[in-house]
Amino acid sequence: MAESGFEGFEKRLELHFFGDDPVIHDMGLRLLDFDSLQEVLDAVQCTVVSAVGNQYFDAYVLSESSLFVYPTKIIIKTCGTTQLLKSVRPLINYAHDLGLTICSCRYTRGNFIFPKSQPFPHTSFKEEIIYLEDKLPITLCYRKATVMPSKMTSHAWHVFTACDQTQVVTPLPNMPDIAFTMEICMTDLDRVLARKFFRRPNDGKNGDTAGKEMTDLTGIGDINPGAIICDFAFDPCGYSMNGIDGDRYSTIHVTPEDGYSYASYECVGSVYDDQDDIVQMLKKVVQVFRPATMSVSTTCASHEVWTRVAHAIEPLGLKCRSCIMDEFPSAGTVVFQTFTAARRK
Ligand SMILES: C[S@+](CC[C@H](N)C(=O)[O-])C[C@H]1O[C@@H](n2cnc3c(N)ncnc32)[C@H](O)[C@@H]1O
Repeated sequence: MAESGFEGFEKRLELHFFGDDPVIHDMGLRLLDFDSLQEVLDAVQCTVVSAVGNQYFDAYVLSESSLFVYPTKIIIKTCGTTQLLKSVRPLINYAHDLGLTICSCRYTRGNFIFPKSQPFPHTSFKEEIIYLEDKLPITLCYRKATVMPSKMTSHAWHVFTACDQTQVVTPLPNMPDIAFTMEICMTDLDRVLARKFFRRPNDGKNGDTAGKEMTDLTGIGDINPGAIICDFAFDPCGYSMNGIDGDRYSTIHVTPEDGYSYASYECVGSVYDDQDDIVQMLKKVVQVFRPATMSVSTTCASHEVWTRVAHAIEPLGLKCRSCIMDEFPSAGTVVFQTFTAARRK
């Protein structure tokens, strides 16, 4: 393990808003101009490198991961030494100017590989929560912070949620649609596969064209062939992509350097999706990276999706080592599962 390198593990923030004006509600946060978004990203210390949008949302590839802007929801995921939580107050203020009020917040992350390199307020989970709680309005009074452990000290899932009275989830059997979020973190990637995320010196390409080539050559393009992909390859190595498919996003980020290699995959779906599609998607993700260790966090108001995860992954040589679940107001159930290559006992 290198003493210090690029921190692949992302910090992820999801904020939900509500507003009474139906016009604002249609476009909502998407009305934020680019300068305002960049001002938020300046506070976090990252920039936009590529963008794409459709009728439902806008997706930005950042110098450190991704940003998704829906009318009443924003998701920011950043890695490295970014200060993600510094975006909270400016986002709440900009949303307020558009007539939108925050109603829930979810912050998640794995274990940093290089925790000592993290700046304030990311120096510890305790520090993060103190900072975050101070930035949220008191209306978000249902709050919970937990570190979900695993059998590996290197993998734990940090979760904080906060919501107001209207968002407290009570899982109902007849809910019309139950969305889930799946966050996958992979370390110790197969070295041969990781090499595909290095660019050839003087390849004559820009980040977009080199990114497209990596999407095709690695099999990432086959994970969801129906998605529009916005991809970017860093120089000399590293890769990020956002996929947009109707109102759903997926995103992949790769740090391929030996010693601290890392890749993440995240997607959203519905518990009513074809269960076999979820299984096939998980299999393809594993085959692109063949990691030695992997964690899968599933957040959902119902308990169903996580049961497919081990079924999909174990036949590919990754054995489930731990599975833990916890309930969070507004988010529902978070299930955190870890896997390691079966050869590593
Ligand atoms: C931003 S990308 C993907 C981010 C993702 N969260 C991850 O690390 O898995 C990070 C990879 O790109 C490389 N990289 C090269 N130039 C970079 C830059 N200007 N900003 C951020 N990362 C860069 C890093 O060394 C690392 O391998």
